[in-house]
Amino acid sequence: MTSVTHATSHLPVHRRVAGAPISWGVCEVPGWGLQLDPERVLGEMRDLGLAATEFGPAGFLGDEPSATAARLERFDLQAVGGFLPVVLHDPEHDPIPEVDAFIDTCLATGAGVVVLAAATGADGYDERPALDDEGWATLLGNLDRIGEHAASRGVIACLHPHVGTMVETGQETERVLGSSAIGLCVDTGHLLVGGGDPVAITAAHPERVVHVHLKDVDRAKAEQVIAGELTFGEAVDAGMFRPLGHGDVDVAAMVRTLEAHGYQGWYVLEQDVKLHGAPEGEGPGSDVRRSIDYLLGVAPVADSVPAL
Ligand SMILES: O=C1C[C@@H](O)[C@H](O)[C@@H](O)C1=O
Repeated sequence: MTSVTHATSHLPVHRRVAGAPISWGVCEVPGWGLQLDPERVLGEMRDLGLAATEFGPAGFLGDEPSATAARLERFDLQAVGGFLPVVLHDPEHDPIPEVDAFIDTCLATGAGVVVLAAATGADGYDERPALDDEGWATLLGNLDRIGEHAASRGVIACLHPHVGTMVETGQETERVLGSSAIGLCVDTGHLLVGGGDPVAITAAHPERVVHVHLKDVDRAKAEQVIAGELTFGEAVDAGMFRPLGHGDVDVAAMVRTLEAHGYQGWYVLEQDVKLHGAPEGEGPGSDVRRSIDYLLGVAPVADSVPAL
């Protein structure tokens, strides 16, 4: 794996906690739900004490990299980078131009992470086609090409296994790790809903984890998705993703494992939600507050992390 240093190197966990617009229902999927105004989302992130944020869907923070940078600066939020669904399995499609445009925004804002998802080419995450051997070979080759290209421009690219994309399950994640040098974004929620074990995958490959999305999960609802009884979108609507500490992911073990292995990247609080109308009261920020409180309560204090 190509090496690029994290901007967060040597900072304690509480300075590496970031937000993401999806926790406010802001999503790249057309028709997902009410999309809140960026001024509200960023203002609430700042008021919650978050250090940084991911960008959210294309255009959410502005169309020009310089406008995005200025907006984040106004809210005193560092830029983490963000989620980039891109088709990686099609031999006729070159993903580098999309990645390059994204890296331009990273460089303009001081962000360091390109979080790739292996898009199917269709909208949404409710179904996906099976990938044949040629598709896998193209996807793996593209991951290595993008990883090296991103490093040459000074940022880290990683793959986010995600429900409804070409890399969803624990087995598919292992295939990527075994056959490409790309870094991994462990998303505790998506790996679990994909049938994988996020803590076990992290413990088996700690050196590959360069970015982390933390969400908790109601396992019973995840099992309904795995059994085909609920689509991903229906399960999100039904509250499958929970604030940290209120579901079935062992978030404390996850953070302990990462810190013990010297993880220096961001912990992005990401609870996928949908809004079906203007939020009442505190709105989605209240769940983000619960996640922050839980995370800071379980994060090991810098000097007391046991060596594994
Ligand atoms: O990392 C992510 C980015 C989101 O916008 C995406 O929709 C969500 O599912 C996710 O986990």
